[in-house]
Amino acid sequence: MNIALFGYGKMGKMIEQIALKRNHTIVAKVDVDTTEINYSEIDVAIDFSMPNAAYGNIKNCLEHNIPVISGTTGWLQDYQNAVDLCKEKNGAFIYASNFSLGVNLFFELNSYLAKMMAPLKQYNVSMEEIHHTQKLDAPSGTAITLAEGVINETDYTNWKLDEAGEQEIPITAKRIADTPGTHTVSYDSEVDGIEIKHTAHNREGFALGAVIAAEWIVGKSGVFTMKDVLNLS
Ligand SMILES: NC(=O)C1=CN([C@@H]2O[C@H](COP(=O)(O)OP(=O)(O)OC[C@H]3O[C@@H](n4cnc5c(N)ncnc54)[C@H](OP(=O)(O)O)[C@@H]3O)[C@@H](O)[C@H]2O)C=CC1
Ligand SMILES: O=C(O)C1=N[C@H](C(=O)O)C[C@H](O)C1
Repeated sequence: MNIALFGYGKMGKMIEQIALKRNHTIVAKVDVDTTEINYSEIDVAIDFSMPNAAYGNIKNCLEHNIPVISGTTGWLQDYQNAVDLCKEKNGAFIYASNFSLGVNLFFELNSYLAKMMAPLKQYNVSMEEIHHTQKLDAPSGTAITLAEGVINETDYTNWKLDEAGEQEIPITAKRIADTPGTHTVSYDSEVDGIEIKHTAHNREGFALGAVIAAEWIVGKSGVFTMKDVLNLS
């Protein structure tokens, strides 16, 4: 497959390594200074850029009928526009806050635990995410997906960074050098606590998941999630 990388930073470079190992060709490495893109040679685009750049990249690809995989976080105010454009163009698009297999299993575990905890009002839920110090957005996209998973199963209505009101899930975001991504979901009562935690040891899992999603989407049309790619429940 001919892959175009939108964003050639930490993730773009890791995706390139994995894509080459899986016999794909990188036909474009697009950054903010790129002036010309030959869309006719691209089979699929993978966007790991920046919050203020992601939607523009996705829009350009969909307008040129290129399937797009986006892992960029912090741009979700435009997510519905991307969905609408994809449908209008009969294109193909996946956004995932986290492409790793482990985190996608963790999302399922989070929903299952939330369902069990829903009637147990003596427990309060909270979340913590830890990432490297270059991260631009907080809370992480993964933490937001985890919070949405809890909200879907319980009486919680919203999430909030740091201090939260009643019915809101408090999320703490910590920035520590060289941390690829750690997420913890905690339920605490006066007498005990339950925690589930996912720790990324490096960025390979994110990158492999994005390449697998790119391989999966070519030839399809629609708006998909990693649940579709991984065939989870
Ligand atoms: N969904 C997932 O599984 C994961 C998501 N992420 C997310 O992916 C994104 C990228 O992460 P990461 O690689 O670590 O970040 P980096 O900062 O290392 O890389 C981002 C790259 O995007 C480039 N860029 C800036 N503007 C544009 C533009 N208009 N078009 C294309 N590229 C542009 C930057 O170039 P320059 O430096 O020159 O400005 C930089 O090279 C983040 O939003 C992060 O949260 C990260 C890991 C996993
Ligand atoms: O910026 C990162 O590095 C990561 N971002 C994603 C997020 O915001 O959840 C995924 C992963 O945790 C790494």
